[in-house]
Amino acid sequence: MSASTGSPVIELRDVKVHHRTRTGGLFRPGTVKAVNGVDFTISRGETVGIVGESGCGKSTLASVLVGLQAPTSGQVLFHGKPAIKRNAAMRKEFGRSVSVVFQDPATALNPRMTIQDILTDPLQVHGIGNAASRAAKVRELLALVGLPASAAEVTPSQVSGGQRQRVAIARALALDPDIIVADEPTSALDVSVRAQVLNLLSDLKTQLDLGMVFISHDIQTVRYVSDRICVMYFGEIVEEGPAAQVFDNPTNDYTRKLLGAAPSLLHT
Ligand SMILES: Nc1ncnc2c1ncn2[C@@H]1O[C@H](COP(=O)(O)OP(=O)(O)OP(=O)(O)O)[C@@H](O)[C@H]1O
Repeated sequence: MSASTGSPVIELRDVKVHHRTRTGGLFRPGTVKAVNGVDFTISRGETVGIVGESGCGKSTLASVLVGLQAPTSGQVLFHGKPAIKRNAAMRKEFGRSVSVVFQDPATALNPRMTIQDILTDPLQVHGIGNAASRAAKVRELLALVGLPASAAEVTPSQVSGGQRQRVAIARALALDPDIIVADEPTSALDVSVRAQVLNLLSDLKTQLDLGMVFISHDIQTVRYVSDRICVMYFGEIVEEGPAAQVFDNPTNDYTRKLLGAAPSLLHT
């Protein structure tokens, strides 16, 4: 696996996402610190794993990284410039550069659209190419994720769960992104196809020199694909380092607990 090569595509500085709630105590509102002071970078050519238990803030961090959620405080930099003030052109470039693969392809893909239309949609939205070049791009994307060209003609419900996630990955690649944020991309899949989808993501990262943020509650899965690992606990990154170092010589008690509790690879 390669180490980080270039300058960060996205950088988070002291990012906080706090939510006001009604459950802080008797008649008093409280605050949920979903993300609480996180520094983070992701560059092309590296896979950074984010691991932690349910509720530690992984998905909130993912939504900040892909621009779906603005932080309560802190900075999000895109190629070194504040993303928070981005204009329409920068917003479009951010949307092209950073894409996301969600946990459950059954809900992430429109069941009424053909796979051809699902993969063409981002190209149309971004005004890329004509009908012929888009059709060629769809064939290229399907080949990249190991699906036959004939898959273009069917809907997501007509293929298996693993194949659906391949379609979601193909859609995420449609605009030739720099970064893919994959939020629990194998958790909803049958155990028998998880390793295949993980290997696909790993191969694509190398082949396309992508940056990948890989989010999971399962430290074994994260280790399998990551160059660098960030361990999250109650909204904070409590340990960060090269995957082998975090795995073999964890310095944080919580990391040790996660490793101690980790069941066999890919079976959670
Ligand atoms: N809109 C919101 N309002 C209030 N609390 C929220 C909101 N969104 C998230 N939270 C809380 O923030 C914390 C972090 O949630 P988040 O979904 O980011 O965690 P997670 O690690 O991704 O968990 P999971 O793996 O279960 O999805 C949780 O305690 C969650 O209940």
